[in-house]
Amino acid sequence: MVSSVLRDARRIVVKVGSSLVTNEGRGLDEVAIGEWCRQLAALVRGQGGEPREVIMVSSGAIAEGMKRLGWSSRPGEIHELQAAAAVGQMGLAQMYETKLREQSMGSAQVLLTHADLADRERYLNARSTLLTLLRLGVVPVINENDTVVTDEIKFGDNDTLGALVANLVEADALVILTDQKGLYTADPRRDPQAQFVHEAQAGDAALEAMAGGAGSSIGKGGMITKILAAKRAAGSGASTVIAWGREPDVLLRLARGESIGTLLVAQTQKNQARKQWMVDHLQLRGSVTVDAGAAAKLREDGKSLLPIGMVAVEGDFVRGDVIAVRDAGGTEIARGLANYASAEARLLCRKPSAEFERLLGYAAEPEMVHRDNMVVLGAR
Ligand SMILES: Nc1ncnc2c1ncn2[C@@H]1O[C@H](COP(=O)(O)OP(=O)(O)O)[C@@H](O)[C@H]1O
Ligand SMILES: N[C@@H](CCC(=O)OP(=O)(O)O)C(=O)O
Repeated sequence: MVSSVLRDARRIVVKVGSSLVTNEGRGLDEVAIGEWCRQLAALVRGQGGEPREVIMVSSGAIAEGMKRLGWSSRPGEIHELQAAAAVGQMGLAQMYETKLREQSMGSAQVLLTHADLADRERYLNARSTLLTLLRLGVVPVINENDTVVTDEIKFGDNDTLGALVANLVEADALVILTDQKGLYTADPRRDPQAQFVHEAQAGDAALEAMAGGAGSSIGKGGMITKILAAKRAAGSGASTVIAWGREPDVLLRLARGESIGTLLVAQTQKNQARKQWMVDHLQLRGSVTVDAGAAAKLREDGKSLLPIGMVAVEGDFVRGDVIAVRDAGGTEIARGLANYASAEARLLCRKPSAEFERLLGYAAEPEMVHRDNMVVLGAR
C-alpha cells in the first residue's frame, strides 16, 4: 500500500524511545542508532527523492545514565533520575554525533523544557535556532533538559516533546519509532488477540481506550502518550506514524510512500491549523500601524511585515507577543508574533534592516512579523 503522507512530507520529526535506544536498558544500541543516522542523512541529502529536513527527538539519557552508574533499578528520588539523565546524555550526544559524522552529517544537541515552549520569547528563539540548523543542513538531536525540571513541569515522556517540536517547527509529519509494529486494539504484550490498527484519524477518542501504559520498565509513556502526541501534532497539521524502530530502512521506506506501522492522519491542513493556533492564542499585547505599501504587501502578496513599512507602534509588548497590524485608517489587517519588543519596534519604524544593528546594538530577524507567524484577516 502507498501512503502519500510521509512521501510528501518535507519536514519530519522522528522520535525514538528509551527502550529502543538503549536496547531495553542494556546500553546504547550503536547499531540501531547508526542505522537511523544513516537513514536521516539519506533523507537530508534527498537520496532517491526530494531533500527532507529532519529533526531527531531521542530518549535514553536516564536509561543510559543508570547503566553507566551501575544502577539496576530505577531510583525513586527525582534528583537521582536527573543525575542519571545528565550522565547518560553525554553518551547519547556522543553516539549521535559519531554516527552522523560517519555519514558526513553535522549534528547539534538541543535540550528543551516545557517552560521553554510555553514562554513566547523562548518559543520564538527555539524555533529560530531549529530552523537555522535545518537551513544549515545539520540534524538537531533533541531531548528534554532533565537537569532543570522536576515532575510537575516535565514533559515527562518524549512522545509529548516530539509533538511539541512538530508544532514548533510546523513539521509535516511526526514519526514515532518504538518497540512495537504500531498501535494495536489492546496492548499486545498482554492481549494476544489484539488487532493491528493500520490507519485512523489523529485525535479519535476511541484510540485512547485502546492504548495502555509502557510495556517495559525502560519506556516511560507507553502507547497512550503516543496517541495523545499524534493528537497534539495534528493541531499544527502534522500526521503521525507509529512504527517499529528495528524495521529495516523504516524511515527511507516511509519516505518512499510505503505503508508501515500505524498512520494517524491529521484532519486539518497545515496552514489552516497554524491559523487556528494563532486565533486560539490571540491575546493582543499591542499593535503596529503600517503604510499603504506594507498593507498591500500583507493583504495581496502574503509577505512578511518589515519595519521599513511601519509608521507607529502602540502598546507595550515583548518579543513573541501577539500584536495586531493596522493600516493607516486603523483597520486591522493581520495578527502575528512580534519579533521585536515595542520599545525596539519604535526605533525600527521606517528603517531598513541594514540599520538594525546600529540602532539596537544587535540584529535579529529582518522582519517585524514573519509571514509564517502571521494570520492575515479575511484571507483564506
Ligand atoms: N494498544 C497498544 N498497542 C501497542 N502497544 C501498546 C498498546 N498499549 C500499550 N502498549 C505498550 O506500549 C509500549 C511502548 O511504549 P514505551 O514502552 O513507552 O516505548 P518507548 O520507549 O518507545 O516510548 C509497547 O511495548 C506496548 O507494550
Ligand atoms: N528525557 C528522558 C526521556 C523520557 C522517556 O522515558 O521517554 P520515552 O522512552 O520516549 O517514553 C531520557 O532521555 O531518559
